[in-house]
Amino acid sequence: MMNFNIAMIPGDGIGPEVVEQTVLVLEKVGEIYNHKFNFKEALAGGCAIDEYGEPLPKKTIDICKESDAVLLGAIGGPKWDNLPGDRRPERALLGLRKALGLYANIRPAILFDQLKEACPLKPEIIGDGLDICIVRELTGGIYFGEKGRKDTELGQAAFDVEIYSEEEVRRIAKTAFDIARKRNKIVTNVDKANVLESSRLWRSVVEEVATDYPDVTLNHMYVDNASMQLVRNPKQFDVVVTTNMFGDILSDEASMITGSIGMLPSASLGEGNIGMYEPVHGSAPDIAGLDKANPMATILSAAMMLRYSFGLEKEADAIEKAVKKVLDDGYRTMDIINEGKKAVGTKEMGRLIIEALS
Ligand SMILES: NC(=O)c1ccc[n+]([C@@H]2O[C@H](COP(=O)([O-])OP(=O)(O)OC[C@H]3O[C@@H](n4cnc5c(N)ncnc54)[C@H](O)[C@@H]3O)[C@@H](O)[C@H]2O)c1
Ligand SMILES: CC(C)[C@H](C(=O)O)[C@@H](O)C(=O)O
Ligand SMILES: [Mg+2]
Repeated sequence: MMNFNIAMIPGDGIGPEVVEQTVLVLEKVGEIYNHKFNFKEALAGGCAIDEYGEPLPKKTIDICKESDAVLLGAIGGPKWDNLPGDRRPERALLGLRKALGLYANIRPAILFDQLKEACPLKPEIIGDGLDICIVRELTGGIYFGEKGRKDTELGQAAFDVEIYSEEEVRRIAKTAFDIARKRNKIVTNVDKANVLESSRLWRSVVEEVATDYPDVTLNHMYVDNASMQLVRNPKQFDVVVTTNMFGDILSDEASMITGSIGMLPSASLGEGNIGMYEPVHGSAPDIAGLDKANPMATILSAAMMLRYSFGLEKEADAIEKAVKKVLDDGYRTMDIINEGKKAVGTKEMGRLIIEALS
């Protein structure tokens, strides 16, 4: 029997609802394949502010550092929206990513055959399917550059600095090229090198890294064009590598390729051995507590955890197969519902996936 320690951070809003189902799925996988997943719960985000007065208590970082992987739901919500920037719940996410050195955020936007009718793109654009992997830089750029406020003649001004060092770009570019090698061998670098100096450095380093990957084709695209091309002709993309903020925005856009943001999982990897796994969506305050959230993005994130952090390939496959089986059987949460399909809530969707596993 293999033992794995997982730090579990449900967070706020729908976070606890989707994490609850994911833990049940992992427990079932453990039962079937004879692994022991030990969950240690930790608070981060708004719930940590309420309990401890800070979004990311040291205890939470310690629990994560002592684990083999981190499973996170979502963080934030209107209750904490009026707090100053450095005390907001979202700080916890940035702090965790930094503390664990998670510079590479992998966001695979895959349209399952079963969900073609849930995707808003036309059938001729979808063709035989869509599969894009967004590789987002996660611990640098404008999220972490100098920020502040100052008085000017035009009133108060505020600034956030976009800054990247060569090494920060090099390592994320390598991640993207390594992933592309295992896929269709095309990397599209997305930047704004026609305007931003940080993008010019970014692009030159990506080009330098590309010379080590002669088997991989490198294309460059400005972010404004890329956001249009993602909808116009998504098939041209294989791996997209981009900065922290561009990646945040483009991945929400790409989530519609999967049918819904409730379907898009992510893995955050980096310097150390601890990976963090979370859905791309947020705490969805509009549906929190209503048993309406789609738990699949989080459940698919757990599959990524099994694959990347634990090397449990067949167990990860089993989760993905179970998700597809439930979709095949016509069950849908409300975000992916279509005529003729059976509407279910968060808990029922979790139960069906567990049933499909066994
Ligand atoms: N990783 C994270 O923890 C994370 C990510 C994004 C946003 N946030 C935070 O979440 C809060 C809400 O942000 P937002 O409203 O901009 O984005 P959101 O992703 O929470 O919600 C956007 C829309 O998508 C829907 N949605 C999201 N997840 C869904 C799911 N699993 N199933 C069905 N529908 C789903 C919501 O109902 C909403 O209509 C904010 O405080 C934001 O900062 C956190
Ligand atoms: C909540 C926020 C800090 C976060 C980000 O911008 O990275 C979220 O939007 C995400 O995509 O994980
Ligand atoms: Mg986001």
